[in-house]
Amino acid sequence: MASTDIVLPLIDLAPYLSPDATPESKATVVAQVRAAVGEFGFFQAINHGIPLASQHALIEAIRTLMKIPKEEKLAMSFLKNPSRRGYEGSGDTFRTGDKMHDAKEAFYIGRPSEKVEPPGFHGPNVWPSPDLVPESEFRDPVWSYYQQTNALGRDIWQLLIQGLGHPGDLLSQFTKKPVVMMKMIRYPPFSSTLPGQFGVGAHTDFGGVTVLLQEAGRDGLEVEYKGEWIPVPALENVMVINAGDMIASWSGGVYKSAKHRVINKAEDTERISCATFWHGDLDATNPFVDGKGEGKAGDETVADLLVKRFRSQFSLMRGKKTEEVARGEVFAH
Ligand SMILES: O=C(O)CCC(=O)C(=O)O
Ligand SMILES: [Fe+2]
Repeated sequence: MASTDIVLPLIDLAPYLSPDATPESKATVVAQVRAAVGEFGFFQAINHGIPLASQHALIEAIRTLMKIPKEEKLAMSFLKNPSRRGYEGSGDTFRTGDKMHDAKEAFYIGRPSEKVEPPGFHGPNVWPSPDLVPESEFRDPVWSYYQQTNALGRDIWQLLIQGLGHPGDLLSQFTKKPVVMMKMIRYPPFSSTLPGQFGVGAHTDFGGVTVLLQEAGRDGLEVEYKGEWIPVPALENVMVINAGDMIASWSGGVYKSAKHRVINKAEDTERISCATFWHGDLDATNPFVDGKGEGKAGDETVADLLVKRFRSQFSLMRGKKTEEVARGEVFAH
């Protein structure tokens, strides 16, 4: 059951981001973020720097893409793409332990690189052909939002780093070429989901900072807090921020990675959202160790953590054999 009395903290980022921010006003935001992510793993943010027009254009772009014929979407399937970009159909991913596959469909882009780089987190993006969807209706608004959400993810990382008592520019140590994947999601109306099916089943995010845009008025996200599910209202111009497992582990548990899930309860209305997962360099290891922070030393890199997580939780695709999964050929966010 969802609890209605507890709400996620709402943090105003202006005293940190605005040009006239002072060291004192910045320190206040650092403390607010540390308290929120330490307690809930999540917070809501206003004055985050992503223009409202860009958010609206992104939502429209996702809606437009999802309306193209199914065969055209499947032709861009992320299952065929070596760096996991493109279209994920409803039922393409399944979390171990879930009763049913997710109802959602999604489209992924990431940091573009000319060639696919092993183990397959960097590579070229997939875009619909302009005859199908003009660039002005998908590629352009999506790319510009991607850049803005990248900047916000960087700011949040810096806030979290400072919350651990380090200078924000420690970030540059592990973000020369960070993995930043963006997942644009459509949840079908409740009337077209199966009984007991979730839009996205309960999970934690596995990596770094997640920046989430929900289409205003289309509620559905719930966050676990002390054994209860707290609904997170989908508010206009409010971003939802959360920390993934890697941050929880790197911070030695100072920050939480909270379980969350999505149920689109609207009978006849779809729900659009967009999550940006801002991880770090593939070869980076915990930057907070060696007497510099609370985390534990370990040889695991960002790439190790990502591969492990994809295999254990998100990677059992319908029709894919376990051996293929074990070889790490099937990755998804
Ligand atoms: O769509 C949402 O509100 C949340 C999506 C999510 O949790 C995810 O994709 O990891
Ligand atoms: Fe998530």
